[in-house]
Amino acid sequence: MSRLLILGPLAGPLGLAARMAQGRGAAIAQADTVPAALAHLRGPGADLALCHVGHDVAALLRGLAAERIACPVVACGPEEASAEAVEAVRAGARDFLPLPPDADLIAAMLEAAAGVTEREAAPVARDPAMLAVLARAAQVARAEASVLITGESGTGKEVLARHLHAASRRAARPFVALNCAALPETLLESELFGHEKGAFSGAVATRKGKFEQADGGTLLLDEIGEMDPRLQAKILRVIQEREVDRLGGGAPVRVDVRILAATNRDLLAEVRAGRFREDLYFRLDVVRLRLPPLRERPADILPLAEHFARRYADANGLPRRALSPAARASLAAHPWPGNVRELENAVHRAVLLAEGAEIGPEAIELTPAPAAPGQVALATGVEALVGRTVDDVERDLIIGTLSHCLGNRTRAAEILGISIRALRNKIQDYRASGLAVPAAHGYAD
Ligand SMILES: Nc1ncnc2c1ncn2[C@@H]1O[C@H](COP(=O)(O)OP(=O)(O)OP(=O)(O)O)[C@@H](O)[C@H]1O
Repeated sequence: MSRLLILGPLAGPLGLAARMAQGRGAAIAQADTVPAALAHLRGPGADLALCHVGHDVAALLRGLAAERIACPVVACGPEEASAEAVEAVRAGARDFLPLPPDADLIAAMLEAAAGVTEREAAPVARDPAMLAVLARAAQVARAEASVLITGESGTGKEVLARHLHAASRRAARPFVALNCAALPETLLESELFGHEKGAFSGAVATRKGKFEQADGGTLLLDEIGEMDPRLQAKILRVIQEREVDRLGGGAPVRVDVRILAATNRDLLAEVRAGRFREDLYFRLDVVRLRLPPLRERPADILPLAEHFARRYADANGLPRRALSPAARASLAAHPWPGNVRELENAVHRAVLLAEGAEIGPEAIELTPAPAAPGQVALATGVEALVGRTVDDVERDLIIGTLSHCLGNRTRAAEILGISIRALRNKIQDYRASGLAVPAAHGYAD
């Protein structure tokens, strides 16, 4: 369930937005002032804040940045308030939602913020390889043990984590997810452990971290392999002692949290290479669930495609249509690599493009299977690169990929095939040499 904080009056169009979000499974909290909103984000926390432009959106964003609270903010207001909308986005709001609200936009906003499109939807599975994973998940869901979920990017690790929580004894308590690769180290530390008033210059009040927010529930540490060794040590302490030390001292706070960790790396290899603490590895790897890439579970292709066809018909306000036999045949025959998102995008496009009563093969655009490395270089015209240094080409590629991903480092690193840490170091070098690098969500590194 995603947690939405609304800053503004619930009477009128904002109330309607709240009800729509609730209808999509979001838990709603409301605040009337910027200080009240900040107090909520310090305490229970939220996955997304929706702030009416009648309030000082910039002040809210400044407060969040100063207090190192990484909560995305979407501004909202009447359609005519375009000047306020531009101002809010300039100040760092992620987006502007015109009021009265549109159900599809609310759905898209929640999906972008928390990756949730449906109420605790169970993973789609028909292939024996995936059914075996779900059977094992069912066995361990009600236990308290940590679970390490491994699998290539986009194989459904977060979907499985939400499913484990929903099937656990903690289901009525919060599920909190944090992507350890998406934030710079200091921000990640504040996010995880919270801080006491005065811990740093912007820390005007005590703030609860994700461990405290997830108390009684489940905390998913996504992309744990990217975590800095110093923070790994702090996580280990929380697991061992069952208490959190907020930044800036004070007494430790007891927490009762089940930890799920996800990674697309070979964590044991990271341990051997000295980049991941062995003791933490063994604490997390009590139970391991490995998600097979899509190429290893062909029988899931069509059930997943049908699931996405329904999902994107609903999300776009279109009638649900069946995939025609020829469309099904072309999807089933395609050599999908591993990432379920590729199939999801192809079906999403098909839902938008199809014109008939069924979704036909003409609406399905499949990208050809990746070429062998030599072929790729030839196709991009390697001659055009001759005469330039490797550093130059690398820099252009990295910056170009970052702007393509709107500054999203996780996605950019994924596309570039390098670790987030390596990407961050490159970005720091480029910035130090005076280059403008696309920023992520308005936070500086
Ligand atoms: N079994 C499944 N059933 C339904 N949807 C799925 C399933 N597996 C993946 N998806 C969808 O595919 C997308 C990727 O899934 P998810 O975010 O869980 O993957 P991930 O392994 O956590 O990705 P990343 O490595 O990028 O963090 C999501 O939109 C999700 O809804």
